[in-house]
Amino acid sequence: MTLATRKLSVSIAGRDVCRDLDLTVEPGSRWSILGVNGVGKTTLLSTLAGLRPAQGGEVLLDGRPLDETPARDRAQRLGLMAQEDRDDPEATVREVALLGRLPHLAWWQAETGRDEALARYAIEAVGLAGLEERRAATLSGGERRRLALAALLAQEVPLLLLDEPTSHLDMHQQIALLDLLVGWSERTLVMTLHEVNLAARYCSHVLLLFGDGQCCAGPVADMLSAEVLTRLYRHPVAAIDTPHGSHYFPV
Ligand SMILES: Nc1ncnc2c1ncn2[C@@H]1O[C@H](COP(=O)(O)OP(=O)(O)OP(=O)(O)O)[C@@H](O)[C@H]1O
Repeated sequence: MTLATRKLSVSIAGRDVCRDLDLTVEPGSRWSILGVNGVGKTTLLSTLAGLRPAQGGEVLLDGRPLDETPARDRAQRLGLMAQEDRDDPEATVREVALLGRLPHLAWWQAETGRDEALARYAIEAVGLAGLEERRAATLSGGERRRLALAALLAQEVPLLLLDEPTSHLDMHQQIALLDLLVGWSERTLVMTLHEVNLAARYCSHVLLLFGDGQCCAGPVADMLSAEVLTRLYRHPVAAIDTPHGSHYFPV
C-alpha cells in the first residue's frame, strides 16, 4: 500500500499548509508530521485521509487518485484515528472496537464470530481486556485513545493515519502505544506528533511543516537537527547524544 501526493497544495482559513508537495510513503515506512500548533498538521492529515479536498494536486492510494477510490474500498485500505474520540456515548468498549469491522461487512451483514474474535483480540492487545461491556464514555482519556487504536487494529488496514495518538497518555503509555503500533510491522504509519523525541525514536521519516506552505520531507537521520528544529518550532532547540540517539530539548 503506497500513499503518495503529487503537487499537493493544502490551505485553510486563507493560509497555506503545504504547496506542491510531492511525497511517497512507501509500504512499511513510518512517518511523523511535525510543526507548531496551528500550522496545519491535522488539516493535512485529513486531506491525506480523503476527508478534506485539496486546493491543488492529488493524493494517490496505490497510484489511484483517492477521490476516485470508493469510500468502502478506501476504508479497507486506510484507517484514521482522529484527534478527539467521537463515539456514541452509549456504546460499549466492545461495540466501539467492532466498528472497525464495518468496512468489511455489507450493509445487510451482521458481525460474524470472526469479527467478534478480532474485536476481542484488539481490545486485549491494547490492554483493555475486562472492560468490554463498559460504556466507552466512562473510560479515561488515555483508555479512550487505546480503544480508538483497538478499533483500528480490528479494521485490519495496511495504512494508518493517526492524529496525535499519544495525547492524553502518560510516559509509559506513550511508549506502550507506539511499541504496539510499530510492532504491527507490516503497517504503514503517518502520524502527527508533538514529541519530537518520540518521532526520532519511532519513525523512519518526517514531514516538517514550517508554515506559509513551506515543507520538506525525508528520512529522520537526514532531516532532524537542532538547527532545523529551532526553525521549525521558532524556539532555540539543542541536542545531546545519548545511547538511544540524539535527544532534543528547548533551551
Ligand atoms: N474549520 C475551520 N475554520 C477556520 N479555521 C480553521 C478551521 N479548522 C482549523 N482552522 C485553523 O487552521 C489552522 C490549522 O489547524 P490544524 O488543526 O490543522 O493545525 P495543527 O497543526 O494540527 O494544530 P495543533 O498542533 O494545535 O493540533 C489553525 O490556525 C486553526 O485555527
